[in-house]
Amino acid sequence: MALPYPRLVVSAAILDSLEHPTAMLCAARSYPAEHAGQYELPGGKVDPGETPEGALVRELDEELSLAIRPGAELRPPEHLAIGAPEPDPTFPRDTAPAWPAMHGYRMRVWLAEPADPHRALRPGSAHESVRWVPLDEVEVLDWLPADLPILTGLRALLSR
Ligand SMILES: Nc1nc2c([nH]c(=O)n2[C@H]2C[C@H](O)[C@@H](COP(=O)(O)OP(=O)(O)OP(=O)(O)O)O2)c(=O)[nH]1
Repeated sequence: MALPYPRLVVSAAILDSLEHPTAMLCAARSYPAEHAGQYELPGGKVDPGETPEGALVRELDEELSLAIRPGAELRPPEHLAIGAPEPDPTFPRDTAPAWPAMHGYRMRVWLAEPADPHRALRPGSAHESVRWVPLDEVEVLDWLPADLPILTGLRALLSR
């Protein structure tokens, strides 16, 4: 059954260190064809019954075999924000405003760092490349268009 509001996607801006960030984990999608090779924040759709934070942990494990320590949520500015839906027990804790994402989705974004900084990256089939990129080079990459305001927000947050 169609939801009365856009489905929630969750993703992470994964930094080498939350305390002293110098690089971000940048992942290029392998599908769909029209977006293959474009960078995104790793994550995915929240399934019924999952909390947003639980879905983020699952998606990062599925896509990158990566365990994270989550940091602060990167909230959208008011003029871009899509408000949280009415409480719905099928999607618990979906209670904060979100960024607009492609295909009519809305997306919540958390800062994060790898739980084990020494663990090798193990990208799965969702990404054609995953690599650490110095922070001042991140915005030079070819990102999904919907992510550009998020990167602006991230830069502002990290330069504070
Ligand atoms: N993961 C992710 N999705 C994004 C970003 N920006 C953006 O517009 N999206 C859109 C693309 C997709 O339409 C949707 C999320 O799709 P997805 O393909 O990552 O979700 P998923 O892992 O659950 O994938 P699937 O199993 O349904 O294929 O959100 C982003 O930075 N990260």
